[in-house]
Amino acid sequence: MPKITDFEIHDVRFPTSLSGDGTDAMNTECDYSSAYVTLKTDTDLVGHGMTFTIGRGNDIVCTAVREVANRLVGKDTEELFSNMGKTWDYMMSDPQLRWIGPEKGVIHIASGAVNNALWDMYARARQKPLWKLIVDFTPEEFVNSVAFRYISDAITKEEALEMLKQKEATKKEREELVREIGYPAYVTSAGWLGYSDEKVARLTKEAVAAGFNHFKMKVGANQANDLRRGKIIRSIIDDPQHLPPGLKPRDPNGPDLKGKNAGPTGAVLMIDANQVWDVPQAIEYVKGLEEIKPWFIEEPTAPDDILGHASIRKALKPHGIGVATGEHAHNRMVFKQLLQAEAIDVCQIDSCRLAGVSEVLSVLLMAAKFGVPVCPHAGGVGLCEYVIHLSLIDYIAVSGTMERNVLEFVDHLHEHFVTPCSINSKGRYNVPTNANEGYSIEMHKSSIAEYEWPSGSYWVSAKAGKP
Ligand SMILES: C[C@H](O)[C@@H](O)[C@@H](O)[C@H](O)C(=O)O
Ligand SMILES: [Mg+2]
Repeated sequence: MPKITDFEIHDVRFPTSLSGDGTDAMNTECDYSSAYVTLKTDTDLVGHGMTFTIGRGNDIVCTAVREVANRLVGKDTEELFSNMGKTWDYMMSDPQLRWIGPEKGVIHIASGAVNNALWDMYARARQKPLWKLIVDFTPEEFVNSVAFRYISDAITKEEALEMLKQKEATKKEREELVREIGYPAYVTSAGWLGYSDEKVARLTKEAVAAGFNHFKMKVGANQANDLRRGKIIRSIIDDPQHLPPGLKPRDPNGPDLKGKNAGPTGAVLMIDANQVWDVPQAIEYVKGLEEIKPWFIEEPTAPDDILGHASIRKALKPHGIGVATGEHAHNRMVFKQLLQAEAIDVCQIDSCRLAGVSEVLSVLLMAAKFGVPVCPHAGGVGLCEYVIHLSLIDYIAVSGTMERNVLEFVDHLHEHFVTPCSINSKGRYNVPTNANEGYSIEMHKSSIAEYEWPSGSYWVSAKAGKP
């Protein structure tokens, strides 16, 4: 049986700050980066994983990844796979590393990279894409893979088992349907804050023509600008002339759009403030954007402020605007409390801020129990590749619905992955089907050689002033 013998780590950074990609009210200059790890064994079996940062500090995460990955060296892979929940507990409980978390910050996202690499290896070992490995689990195997510590006041193993059993009989038909029609998506990359109005308008038109009907725009730096840009986007997405040929406007009162503030063509706009406001300021500012009819405001305030989110949600409810958060929610306990405090309408798990698949599964179970739709955070580099797997697990095995969900998509950097995600002609994610793609996060060796920081060919020429 294969044993983990070694690992390789790469600090890979892409110069997205040059084009304003990824910019928002808080993050004004992002070089999308990956702390990338490959776990190796004494056979051909490998596992790839990464976590995401926006540039400086990626080296610090790589150092932490080394420490976490070290704990797996010498371990028998089948023994680790046989109980991934136990393996996750083991990974989190280094008697000294724990002090520099616990379960938050650099050490936690580094644990995410390594846990994801191990899940990638597990899926490759079984010759299935990751989502398929997990949806084929029995309910017992599923609960054994979950991080349950500290959440039993919100969901017990027994309750989770019962919920999963109820979904068992209909898993197959959901899998068939989503393979055929794809998983609903929304687009963020038309509305970055650093883009000009003309660029936003052009990209929005392109996104409508590509079949998307949910769009996210960045807000929070200047209310008058937000309103102007919001109206530009609304004028495009609400105008039937921009719909792709053959596509009819959707019923804004249909079950999948009901309550989402859909416009006349059935298009939905979401807004994202990336944590810029205090609580009262968030409420006032967002009320001022009511005219552009957002479905939700994302990250209105500090990501750890659970009760603050609850107050904002309560105040905005009469205005028909919901609250979403999660891309900076650093562990399952934050999600537990957001759900318990009725602070969110939409749960935005992050595939590698949480410490990997095992912790994500625990949040999927809690969100399903509380009846809150999961719309994962994606974008960055590699996140779209990851999250389609998580949404498929949610739909097929956990919540059983994709009616109100939309999965984030940004059109950046997919070319660096061996099995990139893709979108079909109806603006939905295709289902990954390659038996050897694991968690779809393997990066091309040539991309690593070019963008490794600071020694990759791109950065060497950039330093010499000639990229
Ligand atoms: C810095 C990043 O691009 C963020 O702006 C991005 O993750 C964003 O919050 C999102 O929701 O996609
Ligand atoms: Mg966001």
